Amino acid sequence: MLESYQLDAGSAVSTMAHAELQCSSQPSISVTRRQSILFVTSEISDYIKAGGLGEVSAALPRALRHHYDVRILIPGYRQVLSQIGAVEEVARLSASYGIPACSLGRAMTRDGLIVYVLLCPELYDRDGSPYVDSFGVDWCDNDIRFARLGLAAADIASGNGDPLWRADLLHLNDWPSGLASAYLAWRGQRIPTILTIHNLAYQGNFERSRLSHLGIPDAAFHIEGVEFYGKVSFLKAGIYYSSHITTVSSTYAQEITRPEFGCGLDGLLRARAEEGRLDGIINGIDESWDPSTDPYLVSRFSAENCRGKRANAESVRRSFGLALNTGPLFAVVSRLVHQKGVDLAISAAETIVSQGGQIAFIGQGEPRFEAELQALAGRHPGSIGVKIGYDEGDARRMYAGSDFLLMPSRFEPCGLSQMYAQRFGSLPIAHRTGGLADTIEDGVNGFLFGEPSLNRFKDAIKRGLDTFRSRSRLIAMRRAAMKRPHGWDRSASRYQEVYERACHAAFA
Ligand SMILES: Nc1ncnc2c1ncn2[C@@H]1O[C@H](COP(=O)(O)OP(=O)(O)O[C@H]2O[C@H](CO)[C@@H](O)[C@H](O)[C@H]2O)[C@@H](O)[C@H]1O
Repeated sequence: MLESYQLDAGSAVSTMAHAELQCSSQPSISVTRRQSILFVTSEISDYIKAGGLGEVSAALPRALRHHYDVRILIPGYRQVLSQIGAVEEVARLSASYGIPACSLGRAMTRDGLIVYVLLCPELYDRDGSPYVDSFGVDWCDNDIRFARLGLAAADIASGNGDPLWRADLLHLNDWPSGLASAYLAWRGQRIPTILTIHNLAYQGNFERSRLSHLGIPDAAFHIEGVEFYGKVSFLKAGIYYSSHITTVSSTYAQEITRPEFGCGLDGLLRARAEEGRLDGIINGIDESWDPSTDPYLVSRFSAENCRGKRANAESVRRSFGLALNTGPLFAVVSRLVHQKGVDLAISAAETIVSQGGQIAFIGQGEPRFEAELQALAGRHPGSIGVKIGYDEGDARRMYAGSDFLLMPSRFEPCGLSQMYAQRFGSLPIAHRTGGLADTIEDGVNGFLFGEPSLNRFKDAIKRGLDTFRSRSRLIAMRRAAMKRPHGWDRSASRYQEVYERACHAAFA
């Protein structure tokens, strides 16, 4: 039976009343407090980021913190510990099966968000990204590294972490935290858990022989459990055992229930959708994405006065070795992987150049794409510029200076780049899929094409080039893109609704 904290409407915190979740399994008490959410993530852009998850992990808890006591849990990677400042050890978490013991540290971001850090040097004190070594190869102990994360989340939620705090609800993100809800279920603990899928294609699948090391009961190695085509799947565990699933756009929430986009999990996701336990909530972008204040820009501008775009375009041309002209400038800011349709952008490049356009590419990822891009730039000096690597300042100036952003992703759960581009007055040319379909209005604030083929992509590019030649139309579309609401407020309210529903379901 659900027993909730009683709300004291006259208390000093009554402004938070609307955020009170009916989800505590503890007895009624008369003290009003904000409900506590543990946001479990494998990256946060304050300290370490491999992609869009890092940005959402930094922004969403901040959008929710006015309503909840939100805290983050993250592995203590080398890059985190070198930047986070003072860490107070608050608990010792014991070893379990093949998962080593570790300490739980408590630290704070500069703006006061509490971050729990897993102090386990044998798992996290290394160079490289959260998931791969410096050669791009998966860490061979990723199963244990992220089982450690999931188990710690379950411990904190059940009151065995920080003695002064426990979580009323866990918000998990992607496969690295997927086991947390499973560990709770196997212990018989009914704590509401939300799993947000940022990308269904990354699933964390490991050999069956790892079961005992991960503390997974044999009985759970079943289609109704963690088993996925003969392997242990962390993502499937998260989907199967969590109270509620969200993903990062409405269109992607529908797409992943179909075999073409479901990555083998569409059956389970279809069942969750039919039970009313799968929702799509579009990401927002944070307030730093403002062309009138962004310190990375060479010149700042606004929807009302876009003249400053030109200086940013010049800066991009110089920095990418492009000829200084006034033709259309296209940008690609992307992880260089098949998902993002990099091959389509490479194939369309000559068409753009033949029409007087230029392209600046920045990205890193699969070596074959890196090599193809460098070869492409070599064939078109002055027209195509490529930087292999990751650079926040370059990316921001590219959004600010370009006229168009190419985003021919084959699938795109949400996509952040198209929203950054719109905010900075660059019109996205994108495949009508996932969050791209939900954030771009064709012919109004960007261009969409219906299938990820070169011909359809080239048609959309042609429409962009036609618009570029009609100054008034270009300016109107640019303005519409810049004014499109991109903030986190609406999405944060949707997460609040989902938290409420998950709590009711968990204790029904
Ligand atoms: N070389 C480079 N230099 C500088 N910046 C670079 C860069 N390469 C990429 N970026 C930046 O990295 C971010 C990528 O974010 P995305 O959301 O587009 O993709 P990602 O596929 O990683 O995220 C997954 O999770 C997010 C979050 O939910 C979903 O939006 C998305 O669809 C899903 O695939 C953007 O902010 C972009 O500007």
